[in-house]
Amino acid sequence: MPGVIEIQSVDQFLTIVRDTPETKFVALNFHAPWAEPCRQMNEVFKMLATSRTDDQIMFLSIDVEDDLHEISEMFEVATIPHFVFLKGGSKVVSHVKGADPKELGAAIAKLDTAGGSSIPPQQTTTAPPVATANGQTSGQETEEVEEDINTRLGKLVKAAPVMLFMKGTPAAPQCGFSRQLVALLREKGVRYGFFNILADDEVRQGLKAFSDWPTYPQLYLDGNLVGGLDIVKEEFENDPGFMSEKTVA
Ligand SMILES: N[C@@H](CCC(=O)N[C@@H](CS)C(=O)NCC(=O)O)C(=O)O
Repeated sequence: MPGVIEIQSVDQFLTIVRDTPETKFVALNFHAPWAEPCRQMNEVFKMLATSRTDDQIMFLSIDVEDDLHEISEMFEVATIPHFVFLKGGSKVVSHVKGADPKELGAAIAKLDTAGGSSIPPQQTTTAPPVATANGQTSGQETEEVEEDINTRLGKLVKAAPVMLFMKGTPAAPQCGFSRQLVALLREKGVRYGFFNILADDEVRQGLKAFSDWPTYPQLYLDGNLVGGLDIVKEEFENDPGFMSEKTVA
């Protein structure tokens, strides 16, 4: 069995999905090297792929840090880990957001029972898109776990050592302030996780109250709010070594 295919380019991805027959499925694992929960889920994903004895599901691994932003944007991946399941390479069947091995296993099992003919209608899991949602035990897809928004935000701000809540994605910022902050972090070589608040209005509005900060972008360091663009600029001006321990070696 081929196991997991590491996607290296957008073209490679498009060729694979284009050539996937209507009766087969594709499982996409969006992950990043900086996110601890992805490490565990990458292993689970690999195990689910290699333990198969058939080729009914193709397992693709997509590192969001590589030049693959177009793929993340296609599937509105706002944070990771995030899994997307396709039928025939184009129809989105379901999403699993967050680091819940049970939920990932259940989603794959559901593809197996669908058997390529009676696929259930399009659905999105209610699990929050939290990179740190380790140990969540929603399991049943019908069991809608409505996590308290503050609990969710508390996890989200810690999803990576440096977390940027922005409008759009680093590859395609949707506001000048977010664009400037992305450019600044890139210039300084800071590694960061991001959350596109335009993809989730609950987070967009909730985080303003949670952190008592009315605008975006918002930058968090080890779960603590640093501030918006102006404050981050000031921090770098006052201390050129600001966040130096968070930079790429
Ligand atoms: N000077 C601010 C500018 C940020 C700003 O004004 N952002 C606005 C427009 S993008 C905003 O987020 N408004 C609230 C919203 O859109 O929810 C900073 O330093 O970050």
